[in-house]
Amino acid sequence: MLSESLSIAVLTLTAAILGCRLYRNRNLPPRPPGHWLLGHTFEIPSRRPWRKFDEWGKTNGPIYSLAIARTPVVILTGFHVTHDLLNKRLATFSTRPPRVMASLFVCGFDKALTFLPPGKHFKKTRRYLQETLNVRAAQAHESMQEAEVRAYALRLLEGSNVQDESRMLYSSVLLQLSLGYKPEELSDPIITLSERVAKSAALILSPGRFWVELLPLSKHLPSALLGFHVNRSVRAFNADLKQLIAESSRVIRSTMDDLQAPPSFCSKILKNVKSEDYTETKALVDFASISMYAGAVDTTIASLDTFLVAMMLYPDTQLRAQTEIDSVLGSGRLPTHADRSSLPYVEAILIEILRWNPPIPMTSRRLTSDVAYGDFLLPRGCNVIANIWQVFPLLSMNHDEDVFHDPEEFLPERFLGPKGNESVRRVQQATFGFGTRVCPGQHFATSSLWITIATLLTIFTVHPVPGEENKPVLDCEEGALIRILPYKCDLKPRSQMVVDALKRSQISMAAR
Ligand code: HEM
Repeated sequence: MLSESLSIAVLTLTAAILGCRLYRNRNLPPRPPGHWLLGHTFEIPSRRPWRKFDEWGKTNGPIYSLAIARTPVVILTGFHVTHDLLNKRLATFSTRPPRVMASLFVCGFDKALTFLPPGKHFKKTRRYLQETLNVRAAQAHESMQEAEVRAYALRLLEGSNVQDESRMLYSSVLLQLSLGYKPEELSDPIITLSERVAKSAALILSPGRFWVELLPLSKHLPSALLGFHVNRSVRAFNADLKQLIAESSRVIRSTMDDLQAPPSFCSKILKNVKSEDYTETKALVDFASISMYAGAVDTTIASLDTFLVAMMLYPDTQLRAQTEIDSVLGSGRLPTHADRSSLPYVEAILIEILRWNPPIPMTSRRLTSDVAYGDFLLPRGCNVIANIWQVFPLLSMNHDEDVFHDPEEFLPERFLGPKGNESVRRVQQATFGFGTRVCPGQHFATSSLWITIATLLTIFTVHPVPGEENKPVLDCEEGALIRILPYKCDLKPRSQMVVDALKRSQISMAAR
């Protein structure tokens, strides 16, 4: 504890001295009042920091700065300024802030795409993902998604816990995509390890979780000075990561040996690689599939949870969607991806979920050169945080009142008017991130979510569970990702005809 405090004191002083250099003669965006030495370092809450960023944005404008250990951090809360900078100035806005915790991993967590700086490995990993996840390639996975969603609906019909089953659904979909592996239960070792590693990545990305992130120089300290909490976390993360890579390698080897196994993201790349490139490519592929799991599962689950809570809070919206579905499918048929363009209201619900509660509420960059923007000069080396989530309407990105009236309300209708298509594009542009780092899984995510939502609305009506204590509320855990806190819902089958259709579809799938 003493060594940790000493390290913090010495490094804060060094950062303060170095930080002063960054401030001198710079025309930074406006700054809310903060401590004379520590600036806003200890004012950013670890729980829902985006709300605090939003509060500061209300008084300081769509671009403002904070001082974290005297180093400037620029916060972007408006859509236009974020678009101008992150989507248009790619050379300067593509690097993420370095993560000390990621670089302390012996088996190289910093090779995971989320932490990789632009360069050869970054380009190669993004290309691999693009080849599997682009709009056309994502269509190849639609029948797997449909089969998994129907199996999920059947488990819900049997009364299984919704939140556990949603995790099982999207873990299974993702592991089939990346490794060609179909887990049988939630306690599967690859799911357990992937969950732990994804949680570690989210912790590392959460501002204020580890003191070493505030002081980048700390990565040069001997481990004895890093303190018990940091050392214990690094040891635990390392052990999980090594074990996950070993387990995944075993699965990849066995699917590559099995000529009947369908090709997966990993096996397709590794089958075609030259032997001299195998070791480097294998490492990239391992970390790409870990990045996919970390990027995909919690985000998609958060959106599905948001949908279920929204349906309880807005029963008229649910009824309107079911009326649309019944008019297109008739009774006794389950939806497939081919029905997507015939169900505009269901599509509008999907987009509204992504706007109302974006699963990744903020993203960050490190500036690689000075940037002039209007009257401001953003200095090289400073961090930039784009606040995707906003609660106050005036300056907002996803809750922008210019485009989105009543931003706090769940109103899919906003996407059906004359400005509908433009609004859809705006939501996708903000919710899935920006520029070279835009989410590579967005088409896969929206097609997984669409088929889940359409199938659930066809088979069930989502009701709140009676009792004041079960009142539906959308609340989330602290961290860089949204994780919806446990809630209760009652899924009532809509008719015996759709239940029979679901059971029949399972029998015919089992017979294939
Ligand atoms: C509703 C679901 C999803 C949402 C809202 C979402 C959103 C995002 C956002 C905001 C980013 C950061 C972009 C930036 O920094 O500008 C991101 C990155 C990423 N996402 Fe997604 N995502 C979702 C699903 C997925 C899926 C299904 C996959 C993979 C199959 C995926 C893989 C990734 C990866 C690998 C990155 C890191 C990209 C990089 O750093 O270059 N995501 N996502």
